[in-house]
This record gives sequence, C-alpha cells and structure tokens, in this order.
Amino acid sequence: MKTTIKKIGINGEGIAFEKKKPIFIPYTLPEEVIEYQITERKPNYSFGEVKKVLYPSPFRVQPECRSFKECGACTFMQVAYPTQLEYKKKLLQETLMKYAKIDPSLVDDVIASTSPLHYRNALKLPFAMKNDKLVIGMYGSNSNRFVRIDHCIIHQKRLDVIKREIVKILNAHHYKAYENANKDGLRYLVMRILESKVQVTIVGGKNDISKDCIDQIMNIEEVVSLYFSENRTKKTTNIFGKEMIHLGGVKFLNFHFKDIYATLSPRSFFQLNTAQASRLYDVVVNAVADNQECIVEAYCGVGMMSLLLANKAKKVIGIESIPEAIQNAKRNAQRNDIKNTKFMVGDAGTELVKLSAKQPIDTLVVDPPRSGLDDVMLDCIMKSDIQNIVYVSCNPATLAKNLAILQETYAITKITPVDMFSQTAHIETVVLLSHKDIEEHVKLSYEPEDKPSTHFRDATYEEIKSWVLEHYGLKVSSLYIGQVKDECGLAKRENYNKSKKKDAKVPLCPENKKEAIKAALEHFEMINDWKKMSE
Ligand SMILES: C[S@@+](CC[C@H](N)C(=O)[O-])C[C@H]1O[C@@H](n2cnc3c(N)ncnc32)[C@H](O)[C@@H]1O
Repeated sequence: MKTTIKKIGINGEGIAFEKKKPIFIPYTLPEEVIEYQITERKPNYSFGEVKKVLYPSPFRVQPECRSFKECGACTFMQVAYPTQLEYKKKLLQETLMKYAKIDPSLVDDVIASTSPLHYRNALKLPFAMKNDKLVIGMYGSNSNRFVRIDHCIIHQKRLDVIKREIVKILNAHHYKAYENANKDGLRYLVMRILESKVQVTIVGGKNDISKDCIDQIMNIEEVVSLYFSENRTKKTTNIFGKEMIHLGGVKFLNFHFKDIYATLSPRSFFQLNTAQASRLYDVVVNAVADNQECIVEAYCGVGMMSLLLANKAKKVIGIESIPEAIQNAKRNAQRNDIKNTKFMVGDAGTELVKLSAKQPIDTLVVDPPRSGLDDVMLDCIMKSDIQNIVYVSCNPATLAKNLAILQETYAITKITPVDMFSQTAHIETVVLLSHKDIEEHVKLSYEPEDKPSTHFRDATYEEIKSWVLEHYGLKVSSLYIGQVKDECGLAKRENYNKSKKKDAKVPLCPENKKEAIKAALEHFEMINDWKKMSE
C-alpha cells in the first residue's frame, strides 16, 4: 500500500491517515510518499511498517548508527539535526494546545545542542548471555527482545569504550547474566562519566565480584569509583536494590559544574547531557528575579539549581525523595561555602504543603520526573500564594496536563524548549508562570523608568487596605509591591508577606479589584500618572 506521511507523532514516528484514522509508521518523515504494510490494527488507529520510501523528504539523512532500528531508542536518527529541532518544537506546541489550549506563539525555538552525538554522560544497560558470553544491550522499543549493543554513538566516546572493557573483564572472570530461578548473576551495568572520571555500579543478585576483578576494573584509567548493588526483586522499575556496596575507589564522583564543585552518589539523579544541562540551568537562573526572600526547588536532586539560585534569595530550600541525593546536596552547599540553602528529604508535594503554611514562597522551581506533578503538589500550589513558578519538564504530555490546571491561577509568560536528548523525540521544556492576581498588581504598581520610587510614599499597606475595604467593600489580599524598591516608603515587602497569609484565600473579583486599587492609588496620590502606566 502507498501513502503520504502527514505529520510527526509524539514518539517520533510518522503519521499517515486511512479513512481519517491515524496509522503510526516509525522512521518516516512528513511529506514522504512511502510503501507500507499494517502491522497491527486497533479500533481507532493502526501501526504500520515502512517497506520502501518512494519520495524521501529533503530532510532525511543516512543514520550513523547501524543498529538504530533494532534498538529503537533514537527515533529521529534519520532526520537532519536542524529538522529534529523543528519537529520537537511543533510536537511541543501541539501537545500544549491539545491539553491546555496554550498559544503556540509562546513557545521559543529549541535551544540546540552543540554535540548532537556522543552526548550522554550516563548509561544503564542490562546484561544477557549470547553464545555463552556475557553481553550488554537494550530491550527493543515496546518489547522484551534483548538487542546486543556494543557501540552506541549517543554515549560519550570514552564511556562507550570503557563499558566494553568492563564487559571483557567480567567475561574473563566467567561472570554470567542474572537468572530469576537462582537469583544469581549480573543484571545491569550502570556508569556515569563527568570530567573524565567514571563511576561504575554493577547490579546483580549477589555480590561475588572477586578482588582480582575489582582491581582490573579499578585499573582502567578513568574509573574512580566502583559499587555493587544487590537486587533480586522479580520485576522492578528501580534498577538499584536497597543496598549499595562500595567495592573500590572514592565513594563520590567529584566534579566541577558551572561554578559549583559538586559530588554525586550512584543513586542520585544528574542530567545526562552535561553541556545542555548548563544551558537549561541558565534558562532557569535567568528566569528568577534577584532579591527574593524565599525560593523553593522541589524535586531538587543533588541541588544544582538551588545552589545556582542561592545568590538570588535570602533562603533557598530544596526538596528531594532520595536521601543520598540530599546528602550530596548538603555536601555540595558546604564545599561551595553556600550558607543560605537548606535541603530536606521527603515527598515534594507533602513537604511543600508544610513549608508554604510556615512562610511565603516567592518562587517555586519544580523539575518532576516524567509522571509530572501529582495531585498533592498541584493542590498545594493552587491554594498557595506563590508568586512565580519555573516548571522544568521532560515530558510534554504531563506538563501540558499540569498546565491546564495551573493556568486557572497562573499566567504562562514564556516557554523555552532545550534539546537534551538529540536523535530522540524527547524534549526538555522550561515554562515560566506568574500568579495572575499578582501580575495584575505589578502592572498597576510598576514604576515608570523616569520616575523611580515615588509611589507608596505616604501610605502604609494597612491604610490602603482599609480604604479599599471602606470604599469598595473589598478585602485586598495582595497589593503587589515586589517590583518597588524598599526606599519607597512604608508599604514594604514584610507587610505584603504578612498580609498574604492572613487573607490569602479571600476571593476577589479582578475587575472590581483593579478599579479599587486604581482609585486607592489616586486617592493617596501615590502615582500621579497611574493612568499612563496602567495602559
Ligand atoms: C528530573 S529529576 C530533577 C533533579 C534536579 N532538579 C536536577 O536538575 O538535577 C527529578 C528528581 O525528582 C526526584 N523525585 C521523584 N519523585 C519525587 C517526589 N515525589 N518527591 C521528591 N522528589 C522526587 C527524583 O529522585 C529526581 O532526583
């Protein structure tokens, strides 16, 4: 059968239509004319396989990896790199529109990677037996079929070489792959490389790695740290077992990242594309205003963003569920002599509920796993008075579903995609949100450039509040003065913060409130030309 590919699907496959029903056909590009066959029919859609590309897209390229179809991880490898970025932007725009009706023009161009190949600083690969030899590979996409992978061109080059050396050493010592029946053998090889230093973790049923084998692995020039993790659970989403047994070298991987001297345990999360992580964090740091009281980073990992944001607030608090990551974060703060950060172990949503009851939070940074924000977290944000949110996401679908809820209270001001996962359809996104009520007040109280610090000089926050209540019957829950400098009088940030807690849940009609605030500003002659400013 012959068809024309109409668009790209969320997993990077081409989509054609048959009687208005989509057919998902991997490894095809929009506008290509292809011959295909149906591999699976479902009531509302089908899957197909390309047999021949009759008219290729001008953006099709020869994939550089020989096993890319078999392995299935790099669904975009047949697409020219600049076109990959265009497809990713479009996919993001479509997903945000589909679930949250977000204006596509808010989405910036994707921040490109300077190394679309050999970028991954980490790998987690399963072991298997082939011809009585231990090998590593991957399970093919959507299947349990093991695909042997000796070379991977998205792994950093040295990582790729060292992984083969380790498998060779393990074979020389006659180690076998894991068998469920006797709960023995090796399950996964986990490695991470930063600044040419490698941390290795072997996951298996029982720690029986011999001294000689440990010495040989530790003799590989870049390997500085070796662990064994016992994991005998039948089916698990966690690769590591409960215990991490230290076999050799240093316990932590120490490295410099941006201006931070950082340390990592094997279980702690770290972004897998080091160069792009730096660009991602730049986007986050630039999005957060200076001189804040309190910033919270939920899902903080080893606290890199908290540490980079430390000079923007009196206090930065990181929350993370993995205890080792929090240990790393605390150590990172100490080593860099950063004294205004605090890190806590716990569920991000649950801890945020407690924190926001205790103190006002100016900015919340969230960087959840692929599942997105859970109900506890969303509910807490929606009930809080947090002014700004920076949402970092690696999954456009859960991001869009969360934004559909957050949009009721927050305005989306900027969306920046970052290409962390070249050759795949995955995309990282940074979304900036600001509280709608507060944004409205910012417009009303923002200082004109040529007339600095004149408003609020003659009235306290309490006076303004009482006047609005008396004349408009409205309780002012927040008169935003965050952009106004301290020298401008009595209505300072402390008043604003105190008032927030008391009245945070008073419902206000925005139009009425706007009018009331304008009238109050006029009454107190705080801004002579407020009309001009609020246009
Ligand atoms: C995408 S990573 C982001 C880490 C960090 N922001 C960074 O850039 O390195 C998500 C982190 O959330 C943590 N996590 C997952 N579920 C959590 C939860 N319910 N509460 C707190 N942290 C969680 C994971 O352990 C992981 O470190």
